[in-house]
Amino acid sequence: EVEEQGTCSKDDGVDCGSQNLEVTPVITKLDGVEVGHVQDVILDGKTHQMKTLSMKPQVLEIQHFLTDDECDHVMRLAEKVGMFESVTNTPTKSRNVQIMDMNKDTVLSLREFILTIENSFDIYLDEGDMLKMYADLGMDHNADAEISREELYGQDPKSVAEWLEEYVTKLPHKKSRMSRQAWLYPSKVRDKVLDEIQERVVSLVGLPRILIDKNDEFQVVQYGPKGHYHAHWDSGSWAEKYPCCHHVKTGSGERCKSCRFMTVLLYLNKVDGGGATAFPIANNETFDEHSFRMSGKINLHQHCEDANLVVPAEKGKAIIWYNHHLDPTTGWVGELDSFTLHGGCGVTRGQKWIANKWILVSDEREKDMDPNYRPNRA
Ligand SMILES: O=C(O)CCC(=O)C(=O)O
Ligand SMILES: [Fe+2]
Repeated sequence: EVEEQGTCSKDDGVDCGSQNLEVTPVITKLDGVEVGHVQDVILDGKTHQMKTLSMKPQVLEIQHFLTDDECDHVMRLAEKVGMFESVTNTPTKSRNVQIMDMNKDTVLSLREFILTIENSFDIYLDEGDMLKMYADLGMDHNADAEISREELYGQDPKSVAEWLEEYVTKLPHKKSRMSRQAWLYPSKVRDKVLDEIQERVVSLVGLPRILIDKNDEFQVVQYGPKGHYHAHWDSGSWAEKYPCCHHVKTGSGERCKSCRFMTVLLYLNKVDGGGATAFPIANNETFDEHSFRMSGKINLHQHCEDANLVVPAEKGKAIIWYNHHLDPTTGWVGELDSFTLHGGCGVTRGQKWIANKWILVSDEREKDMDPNYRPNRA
């Protein structure tokens, strides 16, 4: 008789009968059971309660994960290393403008033009902004708030790009993200409090510490008034293009991408107004990216309250979610979970501080889960 071995779990549909279980590690998720479910988790000998906020995607919340002193300490550390303006992957100076005439009627409605600008320039305008652009550039000859083919091609394309650049310079909160940030590396900072927080994260997520140590950094983010981060995914398609790795080395011909299996979001202060975290499409039956973008709900200055799940920022609270599905046939990370689309709502009063902790996985699962791995501590 053969005894079953390994850390296989049926919870996520992993096939426990498959071969090579002893040598092929699998990755697991915490089980939120159902919305409203509360379970005890013991961290540093202290019992915390973990509450299930949502199941699609699974979002779990732990109040008082950090003490007020720890929050204050992390904010001070970040200020000490220096906060810099956050940037996104998409440049605001686009060369490739894709005209989004969704219904192919050769006329750009306000929404279609807004979408064209969002996709090509990473700038998020409302209808008032658009009408101002039409007026400033004299674009809309017959003043019907629509831009016909003739009106569009009568326009020097450079003039639109220049207008946009000037506009976001004056109004930076029109970009997809407005915040400042700093990276804190426990291995470099050598800070007792940061190390303790790191340990608590390791205990919370129940994954091998080596996986957390491979990307030990925290991203501390500060939003000022009107700061925000419109809806986005923290990770990308699993299958697309390059393999997943822990550190994307820029400039080294080697091509790989960051795959953020898990997000741990820590709220560091009390926000006086706004600043919740929104999951616009949580629990939706289906998701269609085009119609979502057309709806404008990506814009969390305008549509925070329309989101299906809104998590208020509360000092010391942690929320966690998994950006990827599990692949039941491989027992490893699977495709991106579209329903994790989320963002930071506009801050209307005061400041908002958070720390992001991402747990990355690579395609080399044996190395990811190797208990003998030791990180380099400089
Ligand atoms: O600020 C928030 O609540 C969300 C931040 C976020 O999604 C991110 O930094 O990736
Ligand atoms: Fe995010």
